[in-house]
Amino acid sequence: MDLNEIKDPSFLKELDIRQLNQLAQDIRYFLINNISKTGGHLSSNLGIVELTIALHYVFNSPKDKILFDVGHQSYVHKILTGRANQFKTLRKYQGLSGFQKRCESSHDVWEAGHSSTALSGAVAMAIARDLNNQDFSVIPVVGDAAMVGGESLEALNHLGSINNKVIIILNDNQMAIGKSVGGFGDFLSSIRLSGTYNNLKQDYRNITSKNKIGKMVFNVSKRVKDFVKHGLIDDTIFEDFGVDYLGPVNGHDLDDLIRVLNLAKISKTSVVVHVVTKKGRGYRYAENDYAGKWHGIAPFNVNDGTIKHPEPKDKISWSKLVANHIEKNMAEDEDIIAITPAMIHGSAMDNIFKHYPNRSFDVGIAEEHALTFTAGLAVANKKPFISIYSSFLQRAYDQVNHDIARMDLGCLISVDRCGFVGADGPTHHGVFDIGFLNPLPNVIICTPSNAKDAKRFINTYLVNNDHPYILRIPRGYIKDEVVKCNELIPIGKWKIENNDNYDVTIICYGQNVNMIRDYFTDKDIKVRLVDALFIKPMDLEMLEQLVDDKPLIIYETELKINSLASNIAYYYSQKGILKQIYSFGVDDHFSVQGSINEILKDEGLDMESFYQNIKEIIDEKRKN
Ligand SMILES: Cc1ncc(C[n+]2csc(CCOP(=O)(O)OP(=O)(O)O)c2C)c(N)n1
Ligand SMILES: CC(=O)[C@@H](O)[C@H](O)COP(=O)(O)O
Ligand SMILES: [Mg+2]
Repeated sequence: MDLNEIKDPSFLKELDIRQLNQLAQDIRYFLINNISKTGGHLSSNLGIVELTIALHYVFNSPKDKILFDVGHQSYVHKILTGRANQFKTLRKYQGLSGFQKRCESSHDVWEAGHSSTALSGAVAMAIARDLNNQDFSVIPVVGDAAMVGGESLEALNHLGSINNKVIIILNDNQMAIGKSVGGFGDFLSSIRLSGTYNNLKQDYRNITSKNKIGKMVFNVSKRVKDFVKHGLIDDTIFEDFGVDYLGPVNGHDLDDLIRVLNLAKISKTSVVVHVVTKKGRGYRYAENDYAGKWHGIAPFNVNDGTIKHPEPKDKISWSKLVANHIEKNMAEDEDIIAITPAMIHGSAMDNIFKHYPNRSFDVGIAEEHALTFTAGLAVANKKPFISIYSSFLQRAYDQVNHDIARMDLGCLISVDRCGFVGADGPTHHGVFDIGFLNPLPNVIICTPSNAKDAKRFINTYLVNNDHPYILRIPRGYIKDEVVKCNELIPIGKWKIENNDNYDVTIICYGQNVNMIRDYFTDKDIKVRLVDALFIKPMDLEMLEQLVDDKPLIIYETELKINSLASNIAYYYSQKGILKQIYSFGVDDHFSVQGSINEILKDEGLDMESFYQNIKEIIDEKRKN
């Protein structure tokens, strides 16, 4: 069928199983073709096609509330709720979001981007529903990896102690971005392998078969488990929490899915429906992709699975640069331990895990644990290196503060995806970490502009191991000119270029140093450029030297509040130095999705706008 004609999911109710299966095929074809052009979260969506169809078949969205955890797997839901015709704009500037987005549709009742929040939202909605005497179902759809994110378990624990019904769909594909890790995965595997599925299949059919007047035979006053004969079901972890369990059900069998969801719908109590799916199903390159390459994929050629715009040949990703340097040092220093909260591939740590399996730990989607685990290793005289995305570090702020900075522990926290990340948008931009890390005592924060400084910073940590070292790197590429580097870096020292003949001073850090240097090379405005690679401690000596009668401009692609600019202004004010500062950065709002250039433009931080602004500042100053 033409998916662009879908207005809302009500049409599904008229379809029979054969037609629903045909629809599933059409959706898979649509997803593969569209995502091959735009890029996006392919694998998770291919795996959830039948489940999403069944959910919209059995329930009545938006009256019934379907919440997708993370939301990266909500593309099928978007198609069924009338947004297929917007897929050309998926994850683009002003286009369709890659996650559920409340402003896009009344069917999107929840928003996320970060994992393990849907259950908390669902429990709250169920309680509010019952307080209001309303009648609808609340259905969080949670992945097997997101289910063990701490917040999910906190919400499950809460749910077990109340009488407000939630239908939890556990989408078990045995994968996070790569392979799922941890004891919970083993527990799910043991259920899958137990043979219960086949026995339950008959139970479901018996229970949900209709009587002569077409009513469900299931007695709604009873709990689901009283109707399921076969099973070990009683001893699932969910039952221990006080929530019923149904499953496992084959997540690609629409007939079974519909029966089980109907059962969950009429159950009196909260229930976990355990649905077994295959990530990447239907596209051979994405199936069995245990490294996670196809989880979030750039535009690709459908026929051979090759990426359309591969990485630049003369550059290396910042993540890889850092991971390679750590790996090299791991060969010589047995105390180095590498940690990631579920982001091996994105953090380019694949080789570290391959070559040092005993000294590398993927702790799952568990940012809080990951940081306190880092603290524990430091206390045990190891040299922990943790790589974590800036926006996911927001989850573990207390751990950096209370467990690491307060004890002044030696560790290296590589904060990846700093600044704008592009298509993932507001949930993922790394624009807040300076604001929240800078106030912490004892931390050293460095945002290098080049590969050599990044390596020198890592080396300094490995040699001194005396404080929390925070290395900030962006999503992007850099030239790795000095492959071998054993040098150390002087902590808190900035660098200055063109100190003699200039119209303005620009202070910036990270890859913006290179962008600004390149842009102004042939411009009529002569720039004295300061590479403020240390956000903390700042180079106070240099800061005092920078004061003259020329405009002092600070350019950041981070939030202006609690920024380097505000720290500099505060320092000058404390010193009684009267100097106007022109601060360019992200205003007090969440930045949009799009290409980096589009986002810069949207923020007024693109080089053309920046240049015009500086021209106006210079003209204004000349007038006075
Ligand atoms: C707090 C947080 N940490 C990490 C991520 C990155 N991330 C996005 S999806 C994902 C894997 C989710 O696995 P699962 O919940 O099983 O869903 P699946 O993709 O397998 O359907 C991860 C680690 C995130 N979005 N949020
Ligand atoms: C949904 C999610 O959180 C991740 O899949 C994220 O999109 C990865 O981003 P990168 O592509 O920057 O690794
Ligand atoms: Mg999964």
